[in-house]
Amino acid sequence: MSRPDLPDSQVKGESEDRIPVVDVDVLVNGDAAQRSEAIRHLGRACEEWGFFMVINHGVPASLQGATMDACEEMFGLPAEENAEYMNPTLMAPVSLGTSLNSAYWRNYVKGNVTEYATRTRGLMLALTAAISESMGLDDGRIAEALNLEDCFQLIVWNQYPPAGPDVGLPPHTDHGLLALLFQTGVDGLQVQKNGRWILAKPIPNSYFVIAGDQLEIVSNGRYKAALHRAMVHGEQARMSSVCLLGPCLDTVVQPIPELALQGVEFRGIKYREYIEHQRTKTVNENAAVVVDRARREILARQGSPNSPEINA
Ligand SMILES: O=C(O)CCC(=O)C(=O)O
Ligand SMILES: [Fe+2]
Repeated sequence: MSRPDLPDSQVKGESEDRIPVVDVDVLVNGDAAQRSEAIRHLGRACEEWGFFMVINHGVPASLQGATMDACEEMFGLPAEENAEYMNPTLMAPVSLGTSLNSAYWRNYVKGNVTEYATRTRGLMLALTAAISESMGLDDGRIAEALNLEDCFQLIVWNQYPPAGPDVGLPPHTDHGLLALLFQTGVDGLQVQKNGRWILAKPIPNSYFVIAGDQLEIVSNGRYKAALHRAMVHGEQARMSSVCLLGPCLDTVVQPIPELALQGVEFRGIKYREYIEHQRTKTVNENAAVVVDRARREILARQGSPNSPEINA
């Protein structure tokens, strides 16, 4: 993992480019006029950023806190206990990876995590319905196209130790449809907009929502996956929790025909193959380029895997 190469002067604060905020309560419970305004706002956020915050999202703070505590506890386990979970396989139900300091961990906190997974999944499905509407489709159209009644969910906790020279996560897009990101006190997430890195500062009780590659494919490129990275400079450790939603691994993801009347931008690809391809690409300081190229290659079905590395 390498420190990304852009100088800090190119990192802008939110005051210069304000990250959109979407009120989920209005999206779900608002009257017709409120909803249609909120859906338009959501559509713009997806089109211009692929990244936004949600408030009034309905996931209880206590549940979030409990999962973060459990995660911190896991990172603090003695090495010999941690060793049991060391496993770079993405699909292992519980695994701890050191290369990106990320953990995929369920059993140890099963009660909390099960409930947390259910609540966050519900939130992402509600957002998916609203995103569908924002493209002029029926609210169930994306879910139908991706068979989301059975879906794939991944919960990742990242811990970044206090500032070493190489702490962070290189630029990447997430492979799923949507991801929710929640962080503890320390900032560090940056999102790229119009070629510039914007520091993502959360407002209280919000989640960041990150559009992933499958949303880009299914929307035929209308909504772009957000390029993001994490950079940690301070004295304090940073933790983030990422809940990612995708279709079942054997689902073939392709543009929704109604969105591709002017031409299809992407070929259909099994989600599992997409993940495998992304995971076999080297992640380094040029990861943005590598991942972007990987996406193009795979969509043209020309890619060939090279050196193995885990991606988020
Ligand atoms: O820690 C962060 O803020 C970024 C994490 C992330 O992008 C990921 O796990 O995919
Ligand atoms: Fe990510």
